[in-house]
Amino acid sequence: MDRLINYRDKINEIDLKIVELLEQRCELSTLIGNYKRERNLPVQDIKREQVIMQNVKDNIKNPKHKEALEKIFAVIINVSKMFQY
Ligand SMILES: C=C(O[C@@H]1C=C(C(=O)O)C=C[C@H]1O)C(=O)O
Repeated sequence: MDRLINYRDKINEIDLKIVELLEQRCELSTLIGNYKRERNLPVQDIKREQVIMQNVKDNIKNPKHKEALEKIFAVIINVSKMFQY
């Protein structure tokens, strides 16, 4: 039980960091959306998305996490684009 509480405490700490970082990412996506709107640029940039996904893959240390992290980042990018419409 001690171990479970300890693991969950660690997850709580990580979740707080994730929320903080995701909020920063959402804010930046909003700023990028404003920039694009001012210049009539499209929201979606497939090439940039491919670079991001490649960066993610290149930084995964444990191959068994690859599929999950790719799915998570696909969702992050898709939701991020909602801030630009
Ligand atoms: C944030 C941008 O806009 C869109 C969202 C992206 C993202 O959330 O990573 C990446 C590319 C674009 O499709 C961008 O162009 O950099």
